[in-house]
Amino acid sequence: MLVTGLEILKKARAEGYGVGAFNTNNMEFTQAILEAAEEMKSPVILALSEGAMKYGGRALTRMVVALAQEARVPVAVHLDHGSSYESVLKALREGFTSVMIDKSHEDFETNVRETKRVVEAAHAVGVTVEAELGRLAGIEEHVAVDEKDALLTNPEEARIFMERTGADYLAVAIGTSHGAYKGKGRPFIDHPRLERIAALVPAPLVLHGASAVPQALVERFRAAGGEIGEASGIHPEDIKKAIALGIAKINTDTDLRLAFTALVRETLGKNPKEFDPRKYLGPAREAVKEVVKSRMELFGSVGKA
Ligand SMILES: O=C(COP(=O)(O)O)NO
Ligand code: NA
Ligand SMILES: [Zn+2]
Repeated sequence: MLVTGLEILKKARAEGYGVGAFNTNNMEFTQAILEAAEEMKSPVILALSEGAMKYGGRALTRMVVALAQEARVPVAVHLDHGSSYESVLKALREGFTSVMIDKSHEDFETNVRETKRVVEAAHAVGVTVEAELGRLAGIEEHVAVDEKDALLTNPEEARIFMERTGADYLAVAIGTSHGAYKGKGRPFIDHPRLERIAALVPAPLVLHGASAVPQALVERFRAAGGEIGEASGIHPEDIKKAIALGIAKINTDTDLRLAFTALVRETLGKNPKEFDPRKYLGPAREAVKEVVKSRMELFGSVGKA
């Protein structure tokens, strides 16, 4: 059933488990994520970025909202990294039940003002809001932030920010970054900082840039002809520790993209004569589903629907 992000995340933080927010751009990813959620009896968040909205348009948003309504587990449909008030309004109009307004690259007062404005509009139509304070060290959807300028979330500022904006959940910067290159070796996660934030912010906390980028998947991608450098992601133990400290929503996009693309390359490589899209998109869909199921097991959301 279609529910708000807060309905899913409030329970998750209260009961100490995490819920995956998985990005989708098409039918296959959407099916894979929802099938995994139903099989695992897990709540789930379907996340669409502005790029996904542009790429898929109404075909994507109508499909996602309709399938979420029919799903046998709680599903929120979420705008990932909304960059403007207008973008949020479009998502609200499409029936989304959760929206992120990401003004983390702006100064504090601008972030507060813009977030507050979105909260008023979203709450007026029963939709809950994710905001972000602090900057991920990496390439955000619309801001390239150089590692050294990365500003991790200040706990006291976070408390004030949430009180002034009324946002429902908060994306924090504690060392993660988007994409496949999250830092050398095992990326640094500032768990003590997260603990201080969680003590001051009772709202569910969100971890962006949470993909594991597992070496086995990177190898499979390379073996199928993919090219990728020294890739590394967030260690499973660091995810579990973050959940125990208050992270309730965990954003996963890169792992799904790697799995899907590795399988498409692999299937096409093995069958040069094949030109039925179902024959190479189907196995790729299954690979995404397996990644989603394993993430749900790691997050502890299995059986929580
Ligand atoms: O934060 C993410 C995804 O992060 P990854 O690149 O680590 O999957 N989306 O908003
Ligand atoms: Na988000
Ligand atoms: Zn993100």
